[in-house]
Amino acid sequence: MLALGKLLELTLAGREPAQKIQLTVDGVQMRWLSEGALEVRPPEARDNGADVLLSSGIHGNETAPIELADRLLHGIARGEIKPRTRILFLFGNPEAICRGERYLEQDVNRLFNGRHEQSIGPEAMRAAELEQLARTFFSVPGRSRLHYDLHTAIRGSKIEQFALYPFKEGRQHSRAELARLRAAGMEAVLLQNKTSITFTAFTYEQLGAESFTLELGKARPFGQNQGVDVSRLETRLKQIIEGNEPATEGLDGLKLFSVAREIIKHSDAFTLHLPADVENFSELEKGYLLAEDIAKTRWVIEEEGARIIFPNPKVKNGLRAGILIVPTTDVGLA
Ligand SMILES: O=C(O)CCC(=O)N[C@@H](CCC(=O)O)C(=O)O
Ligand SMILES: [Zn+2]
Repeated sequence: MLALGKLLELTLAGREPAQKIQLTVDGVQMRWLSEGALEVRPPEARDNGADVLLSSGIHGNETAPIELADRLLHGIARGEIKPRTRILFLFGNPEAICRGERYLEQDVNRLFNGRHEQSIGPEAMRAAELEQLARTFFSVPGRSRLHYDLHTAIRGSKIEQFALYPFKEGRQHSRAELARLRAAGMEAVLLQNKTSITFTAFTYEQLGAESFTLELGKARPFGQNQGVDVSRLETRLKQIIEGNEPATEGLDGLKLFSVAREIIKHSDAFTLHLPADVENFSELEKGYLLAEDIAKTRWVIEEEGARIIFPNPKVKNGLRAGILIVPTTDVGLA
């Protein structure tokens, strides 16, 4: 296998490859760009005009997505996967991946769309670098742009695999992209209704990509991801990369949700009234007191069919400590 196929090994060892550009037997170019960043370019005659950004390890302890990206890279480097798309592989937070931690000082996925400029530290610098790498990759006009940012969640989930679809004023969510996600094994999609500071929000809002955060199961250490079944996503990703995706029809039972409210933690007095092991998508009754915070702030459930995802009282003040979601329909899709 070409040495650059071992991007993960290089990244974990903190090594820069001696040879930055390598060609597979089929003439696919692999180019090391920076720590944890590698671009794949098909020969011009095979290029189908699609650009695909696959990021993983934005949170260092979410290893199943990193292992998936590593397998795809190996397949390309061995000439077993024959790309027709350009691909940018990014391992988001190398130091946190080495330590098996979500982040070192700050959550990288809260530092995009300009937030890194108001901050200092390793993660702020990395977010700026990731934005620049994505901006350069998605700068070629006339090509389609797709970004999947692969994650696993802190807790178990009543709906195992789901996607979050960012929001931009005046831009409609795409039915075709949702059908593609369904075919890739996603069971639900959360349609965001306001702008955000995550990586996919950045590529969606500023770079015009179709962008999704994909949640694939529960976060576990390297080598312990047997319970995370990424087979459907992996198959679909290979098909996207090789330009031989079967046609997708309809949403086929895909559950759609919208955000009712984001629960923001304002102070150290924030208390979340949920068991520590509560699963994502747990339903909450109307009238339930979900959280309390400074100055007698109370979060009481008012919405019919409300569910909670990503409840986390340990986030820093000012950040999202959970999302209250409600079922929605496909009416607004393009
Ligand atoms: O399990 C959790 O609480 C967090 C899992 C995770 O990392 N989710 C992403 C979602 C990003 C988005 O909103 O698109 C995150 O919180 O960064
Ligand atoms: Zn994550």
